[in-house]
Amino acid sequence: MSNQDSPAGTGPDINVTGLSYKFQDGSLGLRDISLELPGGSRTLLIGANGAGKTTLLRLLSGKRLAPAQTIRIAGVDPFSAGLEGVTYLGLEWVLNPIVRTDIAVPILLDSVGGSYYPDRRDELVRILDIDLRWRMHAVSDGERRRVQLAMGLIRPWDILLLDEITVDLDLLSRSNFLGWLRGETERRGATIVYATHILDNLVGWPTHLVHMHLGRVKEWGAMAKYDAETDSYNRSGNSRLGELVLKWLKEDLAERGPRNRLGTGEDKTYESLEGLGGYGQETKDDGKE
Ligand SMILES: Nc1ncnc2c1ncn2[C@@H]1O[C@H](COP(=O)(O)OP(=O)(O)OP(=O)(O)O)[C@@H](O)[C@H]1O
Repeated sequence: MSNQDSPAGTGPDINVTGLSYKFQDGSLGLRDISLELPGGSRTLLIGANGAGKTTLLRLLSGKRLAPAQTIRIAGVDPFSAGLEGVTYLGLEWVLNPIVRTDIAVPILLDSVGGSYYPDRRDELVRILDIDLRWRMHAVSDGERRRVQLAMGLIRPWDILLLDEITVDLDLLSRSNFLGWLRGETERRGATIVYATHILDNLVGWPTHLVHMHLGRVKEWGAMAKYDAETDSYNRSGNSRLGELVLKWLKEDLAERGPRNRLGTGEDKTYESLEGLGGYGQETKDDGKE
């Protein structure tokens, strides 16, 4: 699957139908999730810590086995097809120890295809303000993160699944980076799902919102659905998007109660899976790292 020259709106769509997932220890990861995210969309995945965002992204990326027929990316099951154009950037990738060794930036960028995609490499170096003379054992966390982002994004992708990894970026770098991502969706019709807690610079960026809570999608839709609601917020210095998300998280907390009540029988996370039909279950060997 390659979508490099597609105009916006014709990129791969993401379809999730009745997706449930159980971890190896028997606890419920995801429950009955359905979504339709069109090609060329930029989706923000919103939810409190532990809501299930990473679990969903890993299943979408094909790194975990989902039940048959529950996930379709451009009409194809990502786990069995091992899709070429899907890039997932999450914690495992960030923790790769190579980027802490005494190694030069150009070598790292070449090791991930930089010389095959020199235009993209040079563009990312410029957008992320990377100094090619840096040695990776002697850079700051944010500088290292910028090199890692460039490494992860050089190879053209049709779908980008981004699990919050921009935390170390300064405001300007993050703003430039988000602008570049928007360009990728507009120029090439690429599709992005971005799980984040940081809403700086994101006003006007998402085309869709997905709100997760306790392994479920509580609500989702195109931004137009939330326009009226976000228009009514503008107090307290938060963006209107920030106000909406804050409201969601407060409601979620009120609904769930404090975490130290978990396991008392009131906890919705451990609801019975009976009646769910088929659900994916984590096994020792269903993960692809
Ligand atoms: N391998 C696992 N086995 C059992 N439970 C797990 C496993 N991985 C995650 N969980 C639990 O599943 C829930 C969802 O985790 P997940 O990492 O998807 O949340 P998240 O929304 O990405 O959170 P955060 O915002 O903190 O990154 C959490 O309660 C977590 O403790």
